[in-house]
Amino acid sequence: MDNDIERILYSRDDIAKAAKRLGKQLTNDFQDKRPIIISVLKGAILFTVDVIKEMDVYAEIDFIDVASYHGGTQSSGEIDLVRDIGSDIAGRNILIIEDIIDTGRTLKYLIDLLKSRNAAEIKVCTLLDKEEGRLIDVKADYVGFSVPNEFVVGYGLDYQELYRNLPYVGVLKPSVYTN
Ligand SMILES: O=P(O)(O)OC[C@H]1O[C@H](OP(=O)(O)OP(=O)(O)O)[C@H](O)[C@@H]1O
Ligand code: HPA
Ligand SMILES: [Mg+2]
Repeated sequence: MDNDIERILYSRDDIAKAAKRLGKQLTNDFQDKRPIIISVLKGAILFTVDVIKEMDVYAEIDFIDVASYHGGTQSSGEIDLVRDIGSDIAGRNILIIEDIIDTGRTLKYLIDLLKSRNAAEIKVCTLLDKEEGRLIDVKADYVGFSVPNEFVVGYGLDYQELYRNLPYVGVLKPSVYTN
């Protein structure tokens, strides 16, 4: 897989350090809030596992699976709800964990959904923030890295469902997806 990567942006070590840093902040901010942590599948799986281990708070964990890229490099513009959470979130403090915020469409969809179910507070933690990709004005409260406007893979992020298991985040060689 390494041969398909143009350059590494964030190494295994960089990501571990970011997870530690964010975990400290989250521990501080979510003390006594007993949050429901909602991990956004599939991309956020690796980051979720690493960041929640750095959070010393009583927290419940749930998963939602939404999809809009369907393996490609462009958002389809439509968010499919593949699997919903099982928790009752009314009146609860929510922490969404994402791998990347790009156009902002997925996050807007999630925030609207959780608000419609009367969540008390919704905060967002993302490993990567691709601000230049934004089409909808949404913001994360906790950000690992600001990422350049290129298609990235690894550490949960896929192209055609592959590369999620790379231990780092890198830019995919355009030749991989342009021929
Ligand atoms: O800000 P946006 O432009 O909406 O992009 C961000 C979303 O897109 C990706 O999900 P994807 O639809 O690829 O599903 P996946 O996590 O299963 O790969 C990623 O994991 C985020 O959830
Ligand atoms: O740059 C990206 N890579 C992989 N998946 C994504 N989903 C949104 N942006 C990206
Ligand atoms: Mg994807």
